[in-house]
Amino acid sequence: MEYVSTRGDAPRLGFCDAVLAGLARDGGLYLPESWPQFSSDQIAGMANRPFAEIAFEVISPFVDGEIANDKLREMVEAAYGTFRHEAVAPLVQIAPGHFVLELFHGPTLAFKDVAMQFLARVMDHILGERDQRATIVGATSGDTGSAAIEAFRGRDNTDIFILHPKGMVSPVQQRQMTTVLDENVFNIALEGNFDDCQTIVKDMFNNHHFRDSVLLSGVNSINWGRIVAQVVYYFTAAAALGAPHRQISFTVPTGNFGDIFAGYVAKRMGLPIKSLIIATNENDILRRTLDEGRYEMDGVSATTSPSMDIQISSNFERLLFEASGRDAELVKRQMAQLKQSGGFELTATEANAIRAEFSAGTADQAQTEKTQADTLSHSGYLLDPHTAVAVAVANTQIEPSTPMVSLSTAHPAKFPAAVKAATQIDPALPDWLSDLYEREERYQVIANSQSEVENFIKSKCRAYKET
Ligand SMILES: Cc1ncc(COP(=O)(O)O)c(C=O)c1O
Ligand SMILES: N[C@@H](CCOP(=O)(O)O)C(=O)O
Repeated sequence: MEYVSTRGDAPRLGFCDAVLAGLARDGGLYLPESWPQFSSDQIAGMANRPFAEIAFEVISPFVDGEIANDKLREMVEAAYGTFRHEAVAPLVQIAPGHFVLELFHGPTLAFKDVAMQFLARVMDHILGERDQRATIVGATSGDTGSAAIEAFRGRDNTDIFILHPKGMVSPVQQRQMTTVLDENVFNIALEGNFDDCQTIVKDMFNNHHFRDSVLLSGVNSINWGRIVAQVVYYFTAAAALGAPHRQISFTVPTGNFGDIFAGYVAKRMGLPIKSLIIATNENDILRRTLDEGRYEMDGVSATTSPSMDIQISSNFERLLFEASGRDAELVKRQMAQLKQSGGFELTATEANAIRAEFSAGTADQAQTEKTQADTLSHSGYLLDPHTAVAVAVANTQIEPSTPMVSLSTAHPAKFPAAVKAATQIDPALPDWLSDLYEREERYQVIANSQSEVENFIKSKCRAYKET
C-alpha cells in the first residue's frame, strides 16, 4: 500500500515513511492510494470481540506488512491496555435508539488517546529500527497536546514540542500538558489562537531546511497514523449495534475534521453507515460550507467546547481530494486561495459528493447547555460540552429504524466549569489526576512567530543538526 499526497507533488510513500513524514513535503496530507475492503462476514465477525483485536484487523491492511504482524499486535495490545475500561470504547444508551460512544477512558480523558497511544508506539518502533531520533511537533486546543505528551513522555527517540493558544485551553487541559516535566517534553504557550498554532506547525513542515535539520514529525491529525487508529471505533460500535445487518448513523463533534473523516474512511471500507453528521459549535465553518458551497473563514469565537474553536479544518483537505475525484491540482488551488484570501468555492462535483455523504448541524451555547441539563435529567448521564454539541445535533436527526451513535470525545471532568454551569454538578477528576492542581508547571510563552518557535525548538531538541 502506498500513500499519496492531496497536492500531488510529494513522493509516494509506504506506511512507515508516511507516518514519520506527518505532513507531505508539498504541504498536502497523505492518504492511501486505495481503500481496503471489509466484507459483511468480516464486519459481522467483529461483534463482541476485544477492541485490540479489531484494531489489529482494521489497521493491518494499511500497514501492509511494513511492521511485522506480531509486533503490530503487541503494539495495539499495549496501547489499549492503558485504557481504564475493559471495552476500551463502550457504548451507553441515553435515549431510545441513541447511544453515546465513550472514547475518553484513556490516560488523558479524551478520544485523542485512542490514536495517540498507538501512534507513539508505532513511531518509537520505526525510529528504533532506523536508529534515528525525531522532533515531534503538535498544535493543540487542549486535548491533542495532553494525549501526545502523555504518549511520548520519556521516550528516548523523540523530543516533543506542543503549541497551545495561551490562556485558551481549560485549566485541566493546560495542567495535563504543563505539569509533565520529562526532559523530552516542551510546552509552548503561543500568543495567538489555535489556528495560529496550527499554521506555525504546518509552516515549519513547509520550511524544508528547518524540517530536515531537526527531523520533524507531527502528531496532529494531518498524520495518517492518527486517522487510521480512529477508524477502529466506528467498526466496533457499528458491529456491536448490529452492522452489517443494519445501518448505523454517527454524529461527531467536529473541529479539525479528523474524527469524522475516520468515519468516512470506515464507510469507504464497507461499513454500512447511513448518515455521518458533522456537529459544530458556533465556529460553524463546516456547516456553512455544506449549506453554501463556499469555505469562508470569519474569525474564531471562544465557546465552552474550546477544542472545536477552529476555522482552518485540516482534514477537510482530505475530503476535498476524495470529493473532487482525487484532483490534486484543484485541491492545491483551493488551499492556496484559502491561505491568500481566507476562503474558496467548492466545485459542483465536490459539493454534491460531500452532501451525498455528510449532513451538518450547529448547537450554540444555549442549546449545548440545555442538552447537558436535559440529558442529565432524562437519563442521568453527564455530558462534557463537546459531546453535548454532538448530542444536541443528533437529537434533531434521529430516525426510528437506525441507531444513532454520538461520539463522546471527552470526559466531563476535563471541562468542570462548563459542566457545572450547565448542570450544577462538579465532575471529579479520576484518582490518578486528583493532585493535578498541586503539580509544578513548566511552559514557555512565545510570540506568534514561526522563527521564534523554530529557534526555541532548535535550541532544545536533541535531533538538531545544521545542514
Ligand atoms: C474533546 C474534543 N471533541 C472534538 C474535537 C474535534 O475533533 P476533530 O478535530 O477530529 O474534528 C476535539 C479536537 O480535536 C476535541 O478535543
Ligand atoms: N481539538 C484538537 C485540535 C487539534 O486536532 P488534531 O486532531 O488535528 O490533532 C485538540 O484538542 O488539540
